[in-house]
Formats: sequence, structure tokens, C-alpha cells
Amino acid sequence: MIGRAIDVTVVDFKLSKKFSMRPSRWNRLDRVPVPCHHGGENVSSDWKDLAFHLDFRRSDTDNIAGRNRDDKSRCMDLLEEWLKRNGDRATVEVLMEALSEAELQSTVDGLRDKYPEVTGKSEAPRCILIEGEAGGGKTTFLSKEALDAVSQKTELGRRHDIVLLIRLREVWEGETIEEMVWDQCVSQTTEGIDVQSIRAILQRNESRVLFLLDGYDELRPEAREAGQAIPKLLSSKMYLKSTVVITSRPSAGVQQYTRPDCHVHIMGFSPEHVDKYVRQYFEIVGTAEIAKELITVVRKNPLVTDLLHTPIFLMLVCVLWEDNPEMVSPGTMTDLYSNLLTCLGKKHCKREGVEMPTDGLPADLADALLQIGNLALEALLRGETLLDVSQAENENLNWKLLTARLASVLKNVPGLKVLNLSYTALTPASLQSLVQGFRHIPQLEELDLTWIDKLGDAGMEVLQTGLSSVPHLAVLRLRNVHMTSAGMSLLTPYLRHLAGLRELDLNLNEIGDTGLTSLTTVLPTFIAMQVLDLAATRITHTGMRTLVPALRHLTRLVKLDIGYNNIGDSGLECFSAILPHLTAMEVLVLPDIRISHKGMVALVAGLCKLNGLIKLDISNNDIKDPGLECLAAILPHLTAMKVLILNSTGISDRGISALVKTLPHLVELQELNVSWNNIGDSGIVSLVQTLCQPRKLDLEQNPPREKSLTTATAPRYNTTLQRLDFGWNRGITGAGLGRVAQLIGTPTHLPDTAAMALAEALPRLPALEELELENISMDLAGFQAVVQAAEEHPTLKRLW
Ligand SMILES: Nc1ncnc2c1ncn2[C@@H]1O[C@H](COP(=O)(O)OP(=O)(O)OP(=O)(O)O)[C@@H](O)[C@H]1O
Repeated sequence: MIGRAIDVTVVDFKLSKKFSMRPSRWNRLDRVPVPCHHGGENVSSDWKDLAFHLDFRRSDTDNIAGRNRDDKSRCMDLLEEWLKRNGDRATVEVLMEALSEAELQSTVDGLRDKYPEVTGKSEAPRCILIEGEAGGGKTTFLSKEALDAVSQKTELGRRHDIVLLIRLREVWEGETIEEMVWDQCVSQTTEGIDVQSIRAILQRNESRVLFLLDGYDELRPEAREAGQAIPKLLSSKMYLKSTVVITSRPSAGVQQYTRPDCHVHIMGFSPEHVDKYVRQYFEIVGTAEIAKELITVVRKNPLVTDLLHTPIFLMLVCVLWEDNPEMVSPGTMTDLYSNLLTCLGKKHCKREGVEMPTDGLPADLADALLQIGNLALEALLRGETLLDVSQAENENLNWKLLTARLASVLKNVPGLKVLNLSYTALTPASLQSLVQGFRHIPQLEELDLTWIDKLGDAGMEVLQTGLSSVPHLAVLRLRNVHMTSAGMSLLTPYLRHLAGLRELDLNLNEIGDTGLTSLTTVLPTFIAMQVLDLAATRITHTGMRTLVPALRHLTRLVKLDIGYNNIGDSGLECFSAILPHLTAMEVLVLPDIRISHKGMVALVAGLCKLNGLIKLDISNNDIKDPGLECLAAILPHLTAMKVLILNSTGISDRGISALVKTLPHLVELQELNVSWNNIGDSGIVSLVQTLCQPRKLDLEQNPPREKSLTTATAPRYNTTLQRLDFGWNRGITGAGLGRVAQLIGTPTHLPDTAAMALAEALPRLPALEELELENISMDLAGFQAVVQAAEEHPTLKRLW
């Protein structure tokens, strides 16, 4: 814990070059006091956190706590125990990882300093932090560094063969380092490279990789969480031997994950730089003669001089001087900002061909600026420096004006790949100007117009005009844009341009069978398609008949959602026939598609071939017990299943009894939902009992060992199930729930007779070293007998 006074001892591991520590060596090691309170951390008092991250269980830590007098000895005991248990696997890297997960980063840094040869740290820094104020030139500096590094002009460049410039504002939650590299550093036209090969290259050349990470302050909060790729890279949990240079506005929190070896602060332009910049600026714009006077003015005016250290402001002042020299020397900073705004407003009016009013900005521009300012202020108050207009309350924004601005901005970002305008109040008219800008962003891969309910069919008509400009579009999200069959028919011919479409989301649009029929004319061309969302689109069995032949071509489909449509048994029957062709399918979402057990009979015939299926949702269909019985019969084929949703399916104990027979085959199951059904006490008890039982696979992989009684005596628990939902089953009574609680919560009870028998059996295992009786309750007599037998045992060292 930061800030505590410490006096801690840890062990000097005397690491071998191989980084391994065997118990035998360990016993001979000197124990040298090593301070581990770098930055005020106290490993001793935080030993339980460390134990947790070294995979010790609660019972282990309780034992360690019980057999030592103080935290210092407990910490020592823990490390000894860890070494003993893990042998060759007890490496200093593992220890450092656990220490940093336990937020004992200073101790990690201490170890790193102490064992540079082990941790890969040499004289060269691993992490360089470059901080600077907004617009201070961090991005410019890093881009220059990237160029200089690849041309080997800098020391960093000479020491690294692979230089990767990553803009952190474009990093998404869950994105891996290799995916970032693929996304940002590899050109679209490069052949033979994919995420796997990038990983292999980076791993092979780890110490020759230079990561240039730009704008930590712009990294989304979700991507900043511990466990995300960038924090892991910073805290040396991956690519430990690489070098990282990261830029950020001050105090954005980089140091939460790393203690930089080198800290650079960008101070901005010096007075000489300012002079040089001004001269160059006016030379370029062709009015070199007015540069000298500006230099004199800014030297005399402290207000402006202070501002001009920041490059972005210097540029703006040059623009202002060019427009009207009188505006550069107002009395106050506010006046200067206001003059800058007027100057930019004038330029805007000139470009748009509108009159600039004499008394301020044009009303629509002033209005839009005010609203954006308001959004920016709110974002700043939330501590965010990246403004996501799509998330804002934006009903009142002047979207027409904004999109016109956005369209002109698009000219400057030809490499833009993701455009997310979801949940905005765009109208067809405002979309028009934006779509015109698509020609400037031919690399666009993802367009998200989710939940823009003002678009409607007219919006689709506008959208189609821009699709031919963005042929690389792989993700198109049009969920709930109020499209009907007419809009779908308008859009479809233009979707043909998108040969690489991987994801199409049309959920919650009333496209109906007619719209679906036109979609099916282009679907077969999307051979790369992985995700197709057609939920709540008013499809019936007639529509399914046209969809199915087209679906057959989508052999890479990973997720299909056709829920909340009136498909019925007959619609599902024809769909099931092509299921065996969709071998990549992982997620099949079929809630409320009006099927009965007859539909299930057809479905399972196709389903049983999909052995990669990880999620099946057939909730809100009246399949009843016969339907579940059919499904249960094929579940042993679906061993990858992680999520099974069966709520509101009319099932009762009879169906559950079929399910429990096959549940042990679902070794990956994480979520089971059987809520809103007619299940009673016996059903739910048998279900929970089955889930609590050792799995077939567990037993196969961990057969009972001779020297340990662990498997034979202690219960084994389901380690994958995360969520079991059985609410709203009226047949389940308090008694049933009590039994369920017992099954889940109460430890197994060992009656005295069994405990005595165990005590008597102990001498017959003369080499036994450990006896684990965790979560087993005993009565006093039985307990005493076991303890006594354990004490008398010649080799038994540990009784849990
Ligand atoms: N060394 C430089 N020479 C000339 N112009 C520069 C220099 N550094 C920055 N600029 C100008 O200042 C602008 C802002 O710089 P830059 O985007 O690099 O700042 P930043 O610190 O990354 O800003 P932010 O904190 O907003 O990310 C640049 O677009 C460029 O016009």
C-alpha cells in the first residue's frame, strides 16, 4: 500500500540465468534482507494480495496466517511455499507479474533494477514518457521520431528494427497489440500478413521493437482498464523487452502502469523557434515582408509571447496577422480568442459563399459552436479529453451544419477507417452533406448509424449514393434506422460495391419479406460475412424461404440473429436444412420466432453438426418438454457451448430431467437460463446437483492420485458456470430453494464413522505428505481422531 512505513524482508533469489528456482536450491539460498518498499509499498502487509495473484487459495492463506506470528514471517512463508509448489515454474517473471497485479509496482521495479539481466532491462530505457500541454507538439514530435527512427537517424532507431506508431485514440476496448499493429501500421494492400503473423514477428524480435504510442490522454477509458492491452504493455506484462515511447498530456495517468525510465517534457517553442516559424510561415504563404513586423510585435507583447510557445497558437496568430494585424494585440486573452474566432468565422463564410455579419458570427455557426462548446465542457468536467459527439444528448444540435463541417474535415483524414455516428439526430438532409465527403475517405472500414431513427427510407436513399466511394467497408450498422422494405430495396443494389462486408446489422427495421427478398439478391456475394443481424425485421416463413438459399453461401458466418420474427415451424424447417453448411457458426440467436417442438425437431437435425456453437438462444418459443428433450439428445455434440438460453420455453421438470442427463457433456458451459418456466423443486434440485457434480472431463483429466486423498474426499465444483438463472418458476418452493442453497453453499459433512475410518486408514499411506479436507465439516470426535492420526503420521506435513 502506498504511503505506509515499511521494514520488510524479501528473499534474495540469487537467480540463475535460466531464471528457475528449484526447492533444493532454494534451501541453500542465503536470505538477504532486501528493502522492498520502493515508493512506500509494503509487501509484508499486502502478502494476502500477493498470495491471491500467486494462485493461493483462501484456505492456504488462512493456514499461512495461522502458523506465523507476524506479516513478515507470513510473507516469507508464502514465498517459500510458492517456490516449493512450483519448482521450475517459480520464475522471477511470474513473481513480478503477481506483484504488479497486486499493485506492488515499486517492488517490481526494485526487482527489475536488481536483476536487469533477468528482466531484460539493460542500460537502455524501456519506457520513455513525453508529456506536453494541449497542442504543444507531442504528436508532431512523435511522428518525426518515427521517421527519424526508421531512417536510423536516432539512437532509438539504431537499436530497433521494427518501429510501430500507434495512435491511442483509435484503440478499442479489447483490442490486442497485434490487432492495433494490423489496423494502424500495416497497409491494406500488404499481402500475406495477418494478426497471427504479426504476433509471431513481434515475439521473435521483441527486443528490436520500438512502440511509439501517441496520446495516452486520448485512450478510451475502457481501454485504460488494467488487463487491457496498453496497460499491459506499459506495465511490462507483454513485450517486456521492447521499448515504449508514449506521449500524453500531463497527469493523464500513465504512471499508474509504469514508472518511466525517462521523462521528457515538451516546453514548446523557444523565442528563436518562434522567429523561425513566423518567417517560414509567411515565406510559404507568399508575404514574407510582413513577418518581421509580427516578430517585433510579439516580442513586445508578453500576453502573446506566452501563448506562442504553444505551436498551435503560434499558427493561429500567424493566420490572424495575415488577416488583420490589428487583431493580434488586444488587451486581454479573451479578446485575442474572440478575434481568432472572428477571423476563422470569416474564412468559413468565404468558403461557404455566405455573408459574414458585421456584428459577430453567422447565427447557425455561433449556435453550433455554442453547442459543441457545451458538449466539450461537459466532457472536460467528466475528465475526458476526447469528445464523442455520438454519445451526447444531441437533439438540439444543428446536425446539418455539423455534418457539413464534418464532411470538410473528412478531406484531411483520407485514412479514416471508423465513422461512428450512432444515436445522433442525423436527418436525411444532414446525412447528404456527410455522404458527399465519403469520396475523401476511401479507406473507411466501419460505418455505424445505429439508432438514428430520423433517417428512414429517405436516409437510405442518401446513403446509397456514397457507398461506391467506400469499397473497403467491412462493417455496416443500420440497426433501428426506421428503414422499410422500400429503403432496403433502394439500398440493396449499392451494397454490391461492398464485396468485403463482414458485418451487417439490420435489426429493428421493418424490412419485411419484401425487403429481405431484395437483400437476398446480394447476400451470396458477401462471402466474407461473419455477422448478420436480422432480428425484429418482420420476416415470416415466406421470407425465410428466400433467405435460406442465400445464407447457404455464407459459410464463414459466425453469428446469425433472426429473433423476434414470425418464422414459425415451417420457416425454421427450411433453415435447418442448410445449417450443416454453416460450419463456422458460433452464435445462433432465435428468441421468439414462434416455433413449437415440431420446429425443434427440425432444428436439432441441423444443429448437431455445428460443434463450434458457443451460444444458442431459443427463449420465448413454446417448445415445451418435447422440444427440450430433442435438444438434449444432441447436446453431447455441442461441447463448445458456453451460453444456453431457455427462458420462457414452457419447460417443466420432465424437460429438465432430459437436460441434466446431457449437461455433463457441456464442459464449457458458463451461462444457463431456464427462468420463466414451469420447473418445480425436483427439477431445479436435480439441475443444480448435476451442475455441482464433478464433470466427466474433470475426472478424466484429474484421476484420483495415490499419494493424495484430495480427489477422493473433497468435492469438486463446477469451475466454468458463471450464471444460472432460474427465477420466475412458480413450481419452485422454499423447500426446493433450501435444498439448492445446501447444494451450493454447505460443505460436505463427514460423519464420525467416516472420519474415524479415515483416521484409521492414514497409517496405511506411509508416504502421504498432504491431506486436503477443505470444505468438509466434521463432528468433534471424528475431527479429533483425524487430527491425532495426522500428528502421528510419519511423513504427513500438511493437513488442510
Ligand atoms: N515542431 C513543430 N513545428 C511546427 N509546427 C508544429 C510543431 N509542433 C507542433 N506544430 C503545430 O502545432 C499543431 C499541434 O501539434 P500536435 O498535434 O503535435 O500537438 P499535441 O501536443 O499532440 O496536441 P494534443 O495535446 O491536442 O494531442 C500541429 O498541427 C502543428 O501545426
